[in-house]
Amino acid sequence: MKSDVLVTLEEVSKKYASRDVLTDISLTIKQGDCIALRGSNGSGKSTLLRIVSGLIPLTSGQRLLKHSKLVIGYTPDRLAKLRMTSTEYLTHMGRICNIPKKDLQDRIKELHAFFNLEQNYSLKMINYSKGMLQKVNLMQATIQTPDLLVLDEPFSGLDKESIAHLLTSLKKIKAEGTAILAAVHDPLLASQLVSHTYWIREGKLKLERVESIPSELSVIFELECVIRQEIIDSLTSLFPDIAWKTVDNGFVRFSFTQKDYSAFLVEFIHKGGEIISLQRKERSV
Ligand SMILES: Nc1ncnc2c1ncn2[C@@H]1O[C@H](COP(=O)(O)OP(=O)(O)OP(=O)(O)O)[C@@H](O)[C@H]1O
Repeated sequence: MKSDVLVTLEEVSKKYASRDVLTDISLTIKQGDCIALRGSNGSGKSTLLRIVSGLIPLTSGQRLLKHSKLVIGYTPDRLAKLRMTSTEYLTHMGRICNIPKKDLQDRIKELHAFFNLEQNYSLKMINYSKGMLQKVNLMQATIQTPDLLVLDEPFSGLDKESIAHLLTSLKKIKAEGTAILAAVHDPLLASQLVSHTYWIREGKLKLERVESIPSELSVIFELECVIRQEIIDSLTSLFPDIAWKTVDNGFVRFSFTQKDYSAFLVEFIHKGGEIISLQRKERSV
């Protein structure tokens, strides 16, 4: 196995009883990959994610890991609304991973700050909103910094603002070196984050052809604004593909493509940036 390969599936098949769900699937996940998995309801996305995560057995084929200590974080499509606080739940999950007590307390604090969720010691998860639960779902999967994060429909049922915040969190996780494999119904995550997209159809895995993406890349947005330098620094560290310069009228101009559009604007406004103008320009490619 090459040094940057984390997980390999070789000709993996999965049957439930006598029913074939996945047939001869081969997949390589490398460091730095961000892969979207798409397919219709019941096509086998969750099954494949659980196989990659080592949660269910294969019917045939092989699953190979870079090494036996590889950390794979898994988020199911929904987390149960438990009668415990996020801190109690994460403490429980951290103990299962044998994290020492003090390190675990620090990590739980750090995760609440990272996902921008108040560490409330009395509010039980049964009273959480969908967005709050989804954050805790991601926290439990990242309680040990994962080499690979496997996400099952991370945006399902969330409102636009929660989606934008989660996208920002996922970009940060990706920037810290974690590979991501995510099942998604809508193409949002695909256009925002991923290096490639696979489809499951009739039990087979197929790589999406790259020709379907460029129409989005041909659109450029130019945002003229008033903004402080430290906010520019923080935004450009979150969105490394975004360019900026100070223009003749003294305003700052950001240029960005469709893939960064929603998450960048939410973050820009959240950090107190003031929009002077926003223009959409078509580029011929
Ligand atoms: N534990 C199980 N036992 C029997 N059949 C199962 C089991 N889990 C899933 N299946 C079946 O396998 C097929 C694939 O299910 P899976 O949940 O992997 O699909 P999916 O693509 O994630 O679907 P969705 O988009 O609706 O979440 C479905 O027909 C489902 O009914």
